[in-house]
Amino acid sequence: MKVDYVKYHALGNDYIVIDPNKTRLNLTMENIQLICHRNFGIGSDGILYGPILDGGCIKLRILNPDGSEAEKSGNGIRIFSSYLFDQGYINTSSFTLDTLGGEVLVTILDRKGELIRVDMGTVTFLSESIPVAGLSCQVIDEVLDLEKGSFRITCLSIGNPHCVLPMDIISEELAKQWGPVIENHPMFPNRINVQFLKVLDRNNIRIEIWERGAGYTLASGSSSCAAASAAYKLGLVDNQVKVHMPGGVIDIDINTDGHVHMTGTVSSVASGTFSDGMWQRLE
Ligand SMILES: N[C@H](CCC[C@H](N)C(=O)O)C(=O)O
Repeated sequence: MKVDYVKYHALGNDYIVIDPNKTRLNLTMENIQLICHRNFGIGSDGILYGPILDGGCIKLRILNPDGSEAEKSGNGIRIFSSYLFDQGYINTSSFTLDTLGGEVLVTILDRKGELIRVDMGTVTFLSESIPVAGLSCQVIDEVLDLEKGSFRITCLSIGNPHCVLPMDIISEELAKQWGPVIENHPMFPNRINVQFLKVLDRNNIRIEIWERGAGYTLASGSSSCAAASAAYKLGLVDNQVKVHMPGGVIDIDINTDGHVHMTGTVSSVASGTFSDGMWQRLE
């Protein structure tokens, strides 16, 4: 049977893998939105398009459900690595992937390709690198004044941009109320991913996530890296942190060289083909 796509999830953050070596699809904004739509399409938190084999490099493109392209996705990288393993594209347990947000080093830790560790690179708090508009500064424990509320924020990039808000009480409702306001705030020229952070102890944090271009999600790998890195920068946690999310737990460890390592699971869901009618709607 011809396979047009393969669906996976990582702690409930689900992605559809479309392989250009097997499926010819115009990656237009409309097609991405249709495929990701939970009623009119397959439904997912995004599309992973690859492997784009360029010389010795394996490139991956990461598309959000709104059609925007992300520089990096932690869960997406783990899922894509599991796909490469499942499809026999790789014959080693460690390999590098090229994303818009830089190169990452992947290590498959188990025989089924379902437990994966990624060196996600280093983070920067520098405003112009995130980006955050205004005078050049390290965006650490700053005040964000909104029309109906004021928050303390720490912003960073790990390839994609993140705004972390340490709070005593966090909830799905809080993320859904303030996430979109902060995501689209004019101080973030490229928009931003938002994490509401509750520190449980020096080795455990909990986050609620509002993703740029995707909305509320049950888990996020880059958000886990960002929230743990912000908490570590603020002196609230040690360098090994379990990040608890509605979909599950990701292990983060921040090396002395500043590299952030993320370890988490991946689950395959299904593979499938688009109907003739769907192909007609996909321009
Ligand atoms: N929406 C994110 C990309 C996906 C991040 C998340 N799913 C992860 O696992 O890191 C962005 O626009 O930067």
